[in-house]
Amino acid sequence: MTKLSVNINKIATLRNSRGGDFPNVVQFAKDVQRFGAEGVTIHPRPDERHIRYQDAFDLKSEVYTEYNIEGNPIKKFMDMVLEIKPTQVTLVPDGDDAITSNAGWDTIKHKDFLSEIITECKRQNIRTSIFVDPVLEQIEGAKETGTDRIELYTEAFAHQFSLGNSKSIVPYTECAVLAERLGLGVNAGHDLSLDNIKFFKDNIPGLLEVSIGHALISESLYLGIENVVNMYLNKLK
Ligand SMILES: CC(=O)[C@@H](O)[C@H](O)COP(=O)(O)O
Ligand SMILES: NCC(=O)COP(=O)(O)O
Repeated sequence: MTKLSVNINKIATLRNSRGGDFPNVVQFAKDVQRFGAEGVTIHPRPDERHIRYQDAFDLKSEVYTEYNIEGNPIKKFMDMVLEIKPTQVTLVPDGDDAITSNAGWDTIKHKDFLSEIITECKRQNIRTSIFVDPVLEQIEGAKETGTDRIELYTEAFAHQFSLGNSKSIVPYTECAVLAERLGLGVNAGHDLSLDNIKFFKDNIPGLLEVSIGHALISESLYLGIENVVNMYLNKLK
């Protein structure tokens, strides 16, 4: 059984675009859980361009499924995570100016740094996951850090799959098999969508959780727009 964690960053993007509080990210998190989502993911960035640190605190009491906070473990981020104590923290090596996450950790080069952060999180009973590219050596390196899980960075798969190259799944399957053998849980995310999620899940043994935001919110717009336009037309009759 693979859990669906809905990433609500884009709801905050929409809210921030008008400076008010609509749509309300806490209400949205409550709603997706009511609709069956098994987790809520946020990825606050240092510039707070979408999810703000305050949102992370506001969500704490309302996320009764799995609360997954992703981000680069800079001091401000770690202080927040250790205070909130979410179900899971996913460590992502983002540059401050990255438009979105664009690479996994080098778990070999950053082994000591990651091990320290992970030890601290585990002391507070926070499950840890490390964002990684689908490279066998990086999975072995992740194991050395003491992390509970890895999150496979799926952008390359999603892009190639959209071009018809289903063989792009191979390194992901191999990494998942290795992770399971090493006793690491496997999560995945980035650009997963209604088009590619079934194929991905069917080819990844032991896939525990996917976090999906950009496509899920975009698909919701497309799948909901007809209904909403008609509701307006009815009110304007
Ligand atoms: C780690 C990952 O792939 C996602 O968290 C993604 O980076 C979402 O972040 P943005 O919503 O800022 O693109
Ligand atoms: N960890 C991946 C995530 O939370 C959502 O990524 P995306 O679906 O917005 O690309």
